[in-house]
Amino acid sequence: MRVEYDAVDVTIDGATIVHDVTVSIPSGHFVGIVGPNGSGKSTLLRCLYRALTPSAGTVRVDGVDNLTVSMRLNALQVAAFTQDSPLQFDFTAAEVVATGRLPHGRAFSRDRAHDHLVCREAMLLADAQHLSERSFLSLSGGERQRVLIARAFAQEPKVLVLDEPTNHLDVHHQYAVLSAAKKLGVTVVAALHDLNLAAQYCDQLFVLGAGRLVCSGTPAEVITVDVLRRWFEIGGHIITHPRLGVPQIIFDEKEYR
Ligand SMILES: Nc1ncnc2c1ncn2[C@@H]1O[C@H](COP(=O)(O)OP(=O)(O)OP(=O)(O)O)[C@@H](O)[C@H]1O
Repeated sequence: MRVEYDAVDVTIDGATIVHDVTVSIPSGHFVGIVGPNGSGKSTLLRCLYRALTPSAGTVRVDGVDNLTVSMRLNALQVAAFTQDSPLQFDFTAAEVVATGRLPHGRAFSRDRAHDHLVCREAMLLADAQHLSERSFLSLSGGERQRVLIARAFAQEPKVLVLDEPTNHLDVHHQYAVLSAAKKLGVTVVAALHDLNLAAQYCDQLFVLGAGRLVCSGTPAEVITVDVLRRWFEIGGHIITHPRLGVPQIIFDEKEYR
């Protein structure tokens, strides 16, 4: 499904955190929201999965203002993996993943065989199947993260929101999880700090600086020495990935001035 932000502002407690952001994401594209700490990436994503309401502007999913649809329909369309998924109850990993089926109206009932199959597939995709019977609270940070990503996969969304999906993961799982998300073939909107991973997976990158969209385009258009210096305050050398042909950065703080 297509995702559009149209002149979106977010103001919290009198402070405008996101200013006039307009972006259009074609159906099935994998896009990265990048930018320094506090630039507004999570805030922008929250407007898409309705954890926040813009103070101005509109977020549209498949052409429809997402505030005009029910929370349930929104959850059928949009699944989110976020950094703030507090789980107080001591569910097993499999039970946590099963909650991804709630918007479909059947977390643990009726068409159980189908739901089990979807959850199993989701756990396999996120390499979390072997954790099924483990208590969620006993899992390591990276294991929990993969279970929560599996839950988002189990939701069978048309739009997948990933807020820093790789931050607790080892290198193998960073690639595995992003590849799995790409394999779903749905629209993916991911906030990423790792610019090299972003360049490898994203069709388009949107750079936020102090809540404003300051640069956007393909990885080749966005990953430049000037953008690194100006918006990320770091120097670097840009090389080309030998197989993928996308830009990759060798960071070099001495090059920043
Ligand atoms: N509920 C809130 N109340 C007050 N300020 C907030 C709130 N939520 C976010 N902010 C502020 O808005 C700014 C953007 O926050 P946001 O979490 O969107 O940034 P981010 O780009 O995702 O950052 P990071 O890379 O550190 O995760 C920050 O300065 C943050 O402190």
